[in-house]
Amino acid sequence: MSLSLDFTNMMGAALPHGAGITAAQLTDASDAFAKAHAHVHAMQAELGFLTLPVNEALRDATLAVAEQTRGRFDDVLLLGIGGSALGPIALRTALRPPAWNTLSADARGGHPRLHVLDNVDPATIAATLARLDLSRTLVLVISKSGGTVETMAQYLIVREALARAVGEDAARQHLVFITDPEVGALRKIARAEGITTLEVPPNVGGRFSVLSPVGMLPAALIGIDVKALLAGAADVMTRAASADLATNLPGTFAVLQHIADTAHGRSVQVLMPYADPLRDLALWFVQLWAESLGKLRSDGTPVGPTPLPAVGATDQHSQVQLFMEGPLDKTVTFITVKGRERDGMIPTRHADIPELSYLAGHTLGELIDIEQRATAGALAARGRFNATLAIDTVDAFHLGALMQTFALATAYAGVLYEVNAFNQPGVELGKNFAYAMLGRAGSEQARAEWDALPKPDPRYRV
Ligand SMILES: O=P(O)(O)OC[C@H]1O[C@](O)(CO)[C@@H](O)[C@@H]1O
Repeated sequence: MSLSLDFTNMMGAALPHGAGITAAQLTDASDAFAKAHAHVHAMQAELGFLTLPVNEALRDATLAVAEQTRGRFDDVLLLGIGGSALGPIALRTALRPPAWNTLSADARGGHPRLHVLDNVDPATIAATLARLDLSRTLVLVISKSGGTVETMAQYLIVREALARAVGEDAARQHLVFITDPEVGALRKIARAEGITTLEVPPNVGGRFSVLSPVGMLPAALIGIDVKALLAGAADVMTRAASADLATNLPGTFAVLQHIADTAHGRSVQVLMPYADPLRDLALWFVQLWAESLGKLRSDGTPVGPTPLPAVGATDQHSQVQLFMEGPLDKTVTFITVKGRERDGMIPTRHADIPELSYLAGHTLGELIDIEQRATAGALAARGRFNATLAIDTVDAFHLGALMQTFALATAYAGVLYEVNAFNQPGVELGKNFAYAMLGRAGSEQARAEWDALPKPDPRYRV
C-alpha cells in the first residue's frame, strides 16, 4: 500500500472524555457513503476526472506535444489561474524543487525550467518577462473556459512581448493553448491561427483537471514521469472501486471530515504536510475543497468546511498554537513521508552544551518525523481531531495518488454535504462587477447592481 490514513486521533477512544467521532457515527455514515459512492461512480460520463488516469488518448496527445517542443526551449512560461495553475505549481514544487531550476540544462536532462504566472500583479509579470529570453521560451496558455480575465490579460501582454522578441509569425510556434475543445476565446484564436492546442475535456472541471493536459503537459515538459503520475491515480481508482470504508481511503477521508464538521463543529480543515515538496499541494487542495464544497444547498442553507494550508515543522512555531488552544473547530490532516530516517545526519558538535548535544547522531529525517508524531499526539491530548496520511516517497506515482485521492474525496464530500461539487456560482458576482467596471459588453445589469451598492462612507474611514 503506497498511501495510508491513520485516523485514530479523530476517534473518541483517543481523545480526552471520548470527545471524538464515535464508532457508531462511523458505522452510521457507511450507508450514506455507500449512496455517495454509487452516485459518484455512476457519473463517469459527467465526471471526466474519474477516468483521466486511464485516458490514454489524452495522455499520448499530451506527450506528443511535449516531444515536438523538445530541445527548442530553455524556459516554459505558464499563464493560468485557479485550477489552471495550482495543479502544475503543486507538481513542480513536489518534483522539481527550486534548486532544480539552478541546474545546468544538461543536469536538467535538457528539460526547460517552468515559471507560472497565476496572478495579474504587474510587478511580477514585468519581472518575469525581464528575466526570460523569449526567443527560447515556450508559453502555455491554460484556461478551461478559454476566457478568464486574468489569463486573457496575461496572454495579451505576453503575446505582444513574444511578437516583439521573435516576430508575429514565429510567435505562434512559441504558444500552446490548453482549453475546452469547442468554446471560448482561446479556442477561437487557436482555430484562426493554427496554434497548437490540447483539450481539457468538457466534462473535466478546472480544479479537477490536474491529470488532464493542464497538469500533464507542464509536468512532461520538465521531465516528470507522467505515466507514473497517472498510474498512481489509477491505483487509487482501483482501490476505491468498493464502497467499503475499510478499504476506500478517499471515502474515509471525506466521511471523517464531514462528520467532524457537521456533528462536532470542526469546520476548519487543515492540511499540513511535513515535507517542503508538498507545501503547494496544500494550496491546490484548498481550491479543490473550498470551491467545491463551500456553497448554498438547494434549500438555501450555506454549508462547507474551510480548508486551511499549513506546513510542518514550520507551522509548529506559528499556527500550531491556534490549533492547540484556539477554538475547537478544526481538524488537522498531516501528510508524512516514510523512509527519511537516515536523511540529513546531524553532526556531533558542542558535546558539552546539552541544548545541542542531544541532537548528535539523530538525522533531520528523524527530527521532522518525530516532530509530526509529537504534534499529532499533543493535539490529540488536548482533544484536537487529527489524522495522518502517509506516503512512501515523494515521486510522481504518489503525487498522482494523492491528487486523485483528494479529488475523489471532494466528489464524495459533495454528495455528503448535498451540494454540487462541480460548479462555483459564488465567484460570478465579483467577476461580473469587475467586468462592469472594465466596460465589458453585456455587463450592464451588473453595472446597475454595482452602482446601487452603498459607497464608501467617510465616517467609517481612518
Ligand atoms: O481555467 P479557467 O476557465 O481559466 O478558470 C480558472 C479558474 O476560475 C474558476 O472558474 C472560478 O474562479 C475556477 O474554478 C477555475 O479553476
